[in-house]
Amino acid sequence: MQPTAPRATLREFFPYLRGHVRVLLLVAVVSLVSTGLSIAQPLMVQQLVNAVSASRPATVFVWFLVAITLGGAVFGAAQSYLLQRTAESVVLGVRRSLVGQLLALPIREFDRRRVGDLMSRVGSDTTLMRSVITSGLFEIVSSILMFCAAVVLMVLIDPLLFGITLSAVLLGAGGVLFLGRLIRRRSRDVQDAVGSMTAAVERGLSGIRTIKASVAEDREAAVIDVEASRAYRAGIAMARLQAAVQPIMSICIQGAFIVVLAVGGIRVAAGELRLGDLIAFILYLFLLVMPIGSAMSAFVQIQSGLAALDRIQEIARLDPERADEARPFPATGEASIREPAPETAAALRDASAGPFRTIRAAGPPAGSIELRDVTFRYASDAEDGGATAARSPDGTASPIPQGRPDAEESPGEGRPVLDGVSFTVPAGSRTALVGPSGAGKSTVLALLERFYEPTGGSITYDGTALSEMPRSELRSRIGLVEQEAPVLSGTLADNLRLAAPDATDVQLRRVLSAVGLDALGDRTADGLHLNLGEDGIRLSGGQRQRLAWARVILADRPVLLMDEPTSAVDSRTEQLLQQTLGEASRDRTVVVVAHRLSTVADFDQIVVLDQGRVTAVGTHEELLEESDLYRDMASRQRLVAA
Ligand SMILES: Nc1ncnc2c1ncn2[C@@H]1O[C@H](COP(=O)(O)OP(=O)(O)OP(=O)(O)O)[C@@H](O)[C@H]1O
Repeated sequence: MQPTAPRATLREFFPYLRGHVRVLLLVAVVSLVSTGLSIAQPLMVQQLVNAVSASRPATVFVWFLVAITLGGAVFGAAQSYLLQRTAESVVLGVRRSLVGQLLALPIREFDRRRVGDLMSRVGSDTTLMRSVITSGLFEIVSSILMFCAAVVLMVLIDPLLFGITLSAVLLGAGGVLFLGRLIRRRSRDVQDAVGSMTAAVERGLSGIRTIKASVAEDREAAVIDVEASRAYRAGIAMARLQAAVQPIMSICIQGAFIVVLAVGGIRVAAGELRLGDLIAFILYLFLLVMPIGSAMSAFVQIQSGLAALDRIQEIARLDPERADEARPFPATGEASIREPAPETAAALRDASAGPFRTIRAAGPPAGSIELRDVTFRYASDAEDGGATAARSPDGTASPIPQGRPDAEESPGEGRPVLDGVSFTVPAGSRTALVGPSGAGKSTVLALLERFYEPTGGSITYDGTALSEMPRSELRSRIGLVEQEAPVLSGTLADNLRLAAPDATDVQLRRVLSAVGLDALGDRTADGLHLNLGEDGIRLSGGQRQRLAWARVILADRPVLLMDEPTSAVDSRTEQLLQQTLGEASRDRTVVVVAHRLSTVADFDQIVVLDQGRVTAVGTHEELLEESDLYRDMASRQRLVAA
């Protein structure tokens, strides 16, 4: 998919083995012993045959042979187990750091990449790396050892027969090395294709209701089929190459066998070679062939593993959000008032407090926000370097859309989503953002959370530029209720404790009651452990929204950002939530994106956004006087006479 991506080399693989050096050394010793025992076997046979031919006692050689065979088996098993265990630990390490990196990536990376493809990097690519260790690296090392020992002993037994063998091996190895480069390229194609297919399946399954409701199952299956066929074709191309590796080597080796047998037989008949020596030579030829076979398959495994490493490192090389964290956020007076010490926080969250923790320490409330001439534009695919452009087999763009589907409202190249936006949210105030769909309201909230950085202008929090605050610091001061009110798969308690991991069951039940969800916690014997299903599928739209409220209430942050937080609830619940919000805003800064103006008519100020610009700021009454757009919206909602 990205032919220009730097190609990983074996050397880049070694850092992953750090931390496993001891066990790998042990594996090396065990494989040395096991290789040594395999090499000693033909020698014993040679001694046995020559002793029997010369009518000498041979029993001791028989016992040695039995001991060598059993010892070889035991050491072989130990080597295999230790290797598998090490490989599993390496994969665990890679998966951990990959998952850590994925979660640390900036939101813009998720806008441009497909979740399914990222998932396949954590799953199947790391599994391919595993085989580099189990059947790759060590197979090659022990094969080389075995090969060298066999070569030395074959030269010692008969240099002429060895010369014949060597010519055949060199011929085969040349052919295989040539194929290796192609295998590496094809393997990358296979993994990219599997990534695209996983992304297509993920899209289909995550939107299964929409797809069924649109009677689009067949079309969606066809989309997945395009990707599956691409994976099939890439797999077949790879299989073709892999299939060619084995015959090339076998033709050369079989040729060597026949010639060695013929020439060796003639030399034994002529009395130039003993029978035991010819048998030992042939056994060594077997020992030579076996490692060549394993080295060839290890070579293929390593090529696939390196292609997987390419894909893993592509993600590892991205700049995580934390990488560009600035100096620690200065603890201003207000901020420290609003952010109590953990023990105070725990005390404040006890059962006697209201649903929102009441942090009303002396001093003014914190959380004033100021946007000054803020401009913002989402990165286009072209700026992303085409990372989103999935390719179908013929190289054309995949039918899977990569970004937001609402092309109709898309700002288009060059036009900013926010254009010179300036307004101030005083600490402890309630501010509403209103305006037509696509005006940029949610984008303002995304900038306040630092999901994206403004392309121009500045935003400050309590006088400190957001760009100078570590994101985690900033986010730990903000509670966000998102427009879609996402629910994570898992239990009710899991979802509630996301931002307040130490909250007790009593506190969970209290916030559920504050948002009118107490029935949910009591609905089944599972109570708070009620499983909400994949992406919270077992909740209604309104319940999802109330759960999002419950989450921010528990998190208890000085600033609340809410994106259409009551759009999915009935009027009774809306009243309850408004009451909760009223209580919350007594000592919090609240910014709410709203379509229904009635829900924000009593707010301290309302900012009217239109096509990325602030067209008016004022109270409901002021705006009815001053803003045509606001008056128009109000009259459409029957808040004033048309
Ligand atoms: N992640 C994104 N990538 C590219 N464009 C985006 C992205 N998110 C939003 N946009 C575009 O930015 C513009 C503003 O979107 P935003 O969601 O901020 O509007 P809004 O005022 O909140 O709309 P609504 O009221 O419908 O929620 C829209 O044209 C939208 O298509």
